[in-house]
Amino acid sequence: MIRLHNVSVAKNGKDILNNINWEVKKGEHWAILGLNGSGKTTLLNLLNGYLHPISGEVEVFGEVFGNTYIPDLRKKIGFVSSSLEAQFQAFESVLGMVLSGKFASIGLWEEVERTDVELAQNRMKLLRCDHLQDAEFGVLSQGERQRVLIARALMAEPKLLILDEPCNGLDLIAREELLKTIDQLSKEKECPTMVYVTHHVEEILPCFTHTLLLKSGEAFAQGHSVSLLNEETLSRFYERPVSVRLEQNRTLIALKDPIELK
Ligand SMILES: Nc1ncnc2c1ncn2[C@@H]1O[C@H](COP(=O)(O)OP(=O)(O)OP(=O)(O)O)[C@@H](O)[C@H]1O
Repeated sequence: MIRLHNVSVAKNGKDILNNINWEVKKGEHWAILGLNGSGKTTLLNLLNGYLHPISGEVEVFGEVFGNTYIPDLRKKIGFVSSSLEAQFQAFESVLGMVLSGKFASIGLWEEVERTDVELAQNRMKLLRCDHLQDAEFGVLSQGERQRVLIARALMAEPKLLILDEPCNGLDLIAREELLKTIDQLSKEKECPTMVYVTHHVEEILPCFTHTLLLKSGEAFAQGHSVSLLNEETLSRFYERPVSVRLEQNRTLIALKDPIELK
């Protein structure tokens, strides 16, 4: 699904990603865990073809960037990020928003068929937001918006679904409800390969079979989440001792010592 080979990115004289090697195979779902400024957004922009590496090779769905027509490839990538929310019209209906995902348009300008509406309703049901179909997008809570945006991304039947910090701004219950919905989505037969980007270890659900730890623009560690998210690796990752415990098959961490302000 994705292959990055020795990929480096620099902007305005700053090295942002250094020599990244990363491969996502069909049937895997990945979490990308990184601190602020570690290069997560830059990595996503590479996958969407909005950025180009200064060296190395980016391959998505077997197509090597540089030899492929990126707009066609982008149609097969569902991208959900709160950074995109500002583009949408607050007064647009949820149903219209979800339907427009089929055409990757902002606003619904195309003729829709009954089968499109049925697919949209099916997607909204999957994301547990079908009761909101007549509401205006602008009045929704943050948790509801994320559900609608994921349902919208699924309208184009993408092969890859990128979820960029979907739990940002959610309270504990809204976060757990969204995570549970994502977990259920992962069990659907037609679920695309998911890449879930986060700052928080506890959001890495068991369905995210693999994790990439991104640190200062480098792939610090990667592999099966179960073996990777241990005390030793995470203490090195955060450069301070952390304690790790498992709860409901999810990794919870805490700093062992009080933080020292620099
Ligand atoms: N165009 C640019 N010119 C110079 N530096 C940049 C540019 N874009 C990003 N950076 C720097 O590269 C680093 C990585 O940025 P990026 O936005 O990819 O990190 P991130 O992991 O997504 O951060 P956050 O979690 O805070 O959103 C940051 O230090 C950022 O300041």
